[in-house]
Amino acid sequence: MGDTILIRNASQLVTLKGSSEAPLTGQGMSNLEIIENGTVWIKDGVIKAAGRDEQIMADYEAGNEAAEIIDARGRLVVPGLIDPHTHLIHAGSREEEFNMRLSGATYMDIMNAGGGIHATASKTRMASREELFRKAFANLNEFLLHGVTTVEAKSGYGMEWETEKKQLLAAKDLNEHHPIDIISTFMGAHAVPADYKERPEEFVDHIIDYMLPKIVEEGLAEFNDVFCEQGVFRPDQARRILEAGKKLGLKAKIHADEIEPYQGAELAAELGAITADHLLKATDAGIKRMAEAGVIGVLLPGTAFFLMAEFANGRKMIDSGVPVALSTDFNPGSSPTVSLPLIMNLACLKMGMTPAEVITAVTINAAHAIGRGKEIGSIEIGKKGDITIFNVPNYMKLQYSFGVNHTHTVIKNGRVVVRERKLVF
Ligand SMILES: N=CN[C@@H](CCC(=O)O)C(=O)O
Ligand SMILES: [Zn+2]
Repeated sequence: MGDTILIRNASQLVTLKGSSEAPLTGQGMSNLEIIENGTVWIKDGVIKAAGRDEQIMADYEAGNEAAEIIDARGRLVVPGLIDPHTHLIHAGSREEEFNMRLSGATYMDIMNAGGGIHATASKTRMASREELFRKAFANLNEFLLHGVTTVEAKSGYGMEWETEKKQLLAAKDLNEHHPIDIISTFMGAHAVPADYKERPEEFVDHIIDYMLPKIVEEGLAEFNDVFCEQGVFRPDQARRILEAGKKLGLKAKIHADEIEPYQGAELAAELGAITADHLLKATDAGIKRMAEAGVIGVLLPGTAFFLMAEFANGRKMIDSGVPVALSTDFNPGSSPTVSLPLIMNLACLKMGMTPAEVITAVTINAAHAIGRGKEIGSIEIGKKGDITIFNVPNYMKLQYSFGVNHTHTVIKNGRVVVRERKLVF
């Protein structure tokens, strides 16, 4: 054991070389760069070399240094998976709402009756920072066991300052104490809280005048997100909040066209948002505008599956030139899963994406969706030593053999954190 790791003789090593500058689009999403009998050399937490085993070993042996060898024969080696959209930090769960939905209630009916996001917010307001930390820590362990090494996490279960701050502080604690890197997003505009129900415009003002400046002053988040949806925040309100955030240096994300078409994709393009997420009901015009503006579409097929809704048209988006990323949307209401590999299967079977495009969507495009394209998402010299090894011989089998967790070994910042399916940090 030491500072040097060699992952040797992978049956397929997928590097995604050459994709750090900008997210991949169209045909580019299928350019994985696959090396057979591939080896990765990691030193001091960073990738030092990747290529065919004989070539890497010739360089390594010349240096005569000790290394931990990980045998990847018969296995698939990819960049550590990245989940660019989660509601990781929350209290409680909502299985009774699942039951109600199975009997015909809709997600929005439940939310409008004071349940849904409001129910999770009540519980999250009552939980301590430590309780939120402990629950999220356990969920992060599950993410890691599914091959995920970086997670974006949103606030949004407070919709008042103290709880929003508590969630974002818990995210900081997790970033320090858990091997997974956490990237934080402020989402005060997740729902209009009950005490502002009759005066939603005042809540928008409160976010703009009070919460956003404090988020920036206290360095609590990098991104700013709004749930733009009929009955939640209108496009003009979302625009005000996202523009105000941008002036303060917060990059814009938007929950767009999830339940109803609502000009969310168009708004994302107009604002130059880094991502527009969900997009189940995005219009053709909205998709076209996203492609022109280079907005990344973060697709969340777990949500369509769980809400029994029509899936986003991933195929059309890729064919139209939208860079696509994939995510779990992990949250207690619309997608209570940490399995990014399941999301990958759904993307193939329900959104018309190919296995190669899906690999791109959970690695380099997901990295760009959180502004980390230069640090993670591909196996290239100088990038973080974040690697996932799956117990399948090729990337197509990963997506074909569904409902099974094929994650075998995970390396984070050059340290083995999952070995033979067990946490070892
Ligand atoms: N749609 C808004 N937010 C989440 C769901 C949050 C919840 O139901 O708790 C989503 O992305 O699906
Ligand atoms: Zn979400």
